[in-house]
Amino acid sequence: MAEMKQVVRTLFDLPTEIKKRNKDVLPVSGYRGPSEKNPLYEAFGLYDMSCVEDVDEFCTQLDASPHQRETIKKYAAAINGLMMDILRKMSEGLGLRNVSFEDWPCQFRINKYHFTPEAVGSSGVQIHTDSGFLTILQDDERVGGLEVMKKSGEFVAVDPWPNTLLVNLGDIGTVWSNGRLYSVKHRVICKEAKLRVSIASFLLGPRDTPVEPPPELVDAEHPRILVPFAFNDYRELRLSTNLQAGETLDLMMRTNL
Ligand SMILES: O=C(O)CCC(=O)C(=O)O
Ligand SMILES: [Fe+2]
Repeated sequence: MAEMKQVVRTLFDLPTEIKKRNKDVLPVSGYRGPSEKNPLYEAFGLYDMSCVEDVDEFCTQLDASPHQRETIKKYAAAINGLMMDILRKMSEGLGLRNVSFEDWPCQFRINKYHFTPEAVGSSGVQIHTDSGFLTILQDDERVGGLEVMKKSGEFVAVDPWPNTLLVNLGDIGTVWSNGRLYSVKHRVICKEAKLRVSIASFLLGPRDTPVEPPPELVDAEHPRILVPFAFNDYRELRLSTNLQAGETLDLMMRTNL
C-alpha cells in the first residue's frame, strides 16, 4: 500500500499532455484536471482494474516505468482478491450460495486534492454515495477530511489511519440486497492546507446483465424494491439528474422506473 501510494503521487507529477492520454471509457472514468468548479481536485481513472489488459494499457498511457507497472499490477490484483473475498463473505452472511461477481468491472480512481490555506473549511468532494456495489478506499494516511454521514444526518470524521483500508457500500449494494443494505453518504472537507491523495476501487455493477437481487433475497415478505435495470443507464441517470447522494434510487423507487 505504501509503495502504491508513492507511485500514485509520482503519476500526478507527470506533464499534463501525458496525463490527458488517460481517456474516459465510461463518462468521468479517465483523467480529470483541475477545473473552474473544482480547482483543487485532480484524478486519474481506469474502467476495469480486474482486467489485466486494461491495467497494462493504463500504465502504457502514462509511460509507467517497470517498477511503477509492477506495483500498480500487484496492487490491482490484491484489491481484486480482497474485493472478491469480502463479496463472498457478504453473500455467505446473507445465506447465499453460487453468486458470482465475475463480470462486474472494478473501476479504479486516484484522487489528489491540492488543499490551499484559502480552501480550509470548503468542500473537496460534495456529499455523495458511490454508485456501484462496494468501494475499497486507501485514504490519505496523514491528511484527514473524509466524513461519513450517520442515519441521523450527523457527519462523523474518518481520521487518517495508516495501513488500513476503508470499505463502504454504494447504491447497487442497496438494490442487489433488495433493501437490506444501505449505501453510505460521505464527503471530503478541506481541513488543512496540505496535499491529500486517496486511492479508490469501486466494484460497479454487472457488465452485461441487469442489476437485480439474487432470487433468494426476494419473497413475499421482501418484494423486489426495483425493476431490474442496466448499471450504465443508472450511472447516466445519476449524472444527468446531478443527484449524486442516493436520491436517484429513491426517485426510481417512487416512480417504479
Ligand atoms: O478521497 C476520499 O477520501 C474519498 C473520495 C470518494 O469518496 C470517492 O472518490 O468516491
Ligand atoms: Fe465516494
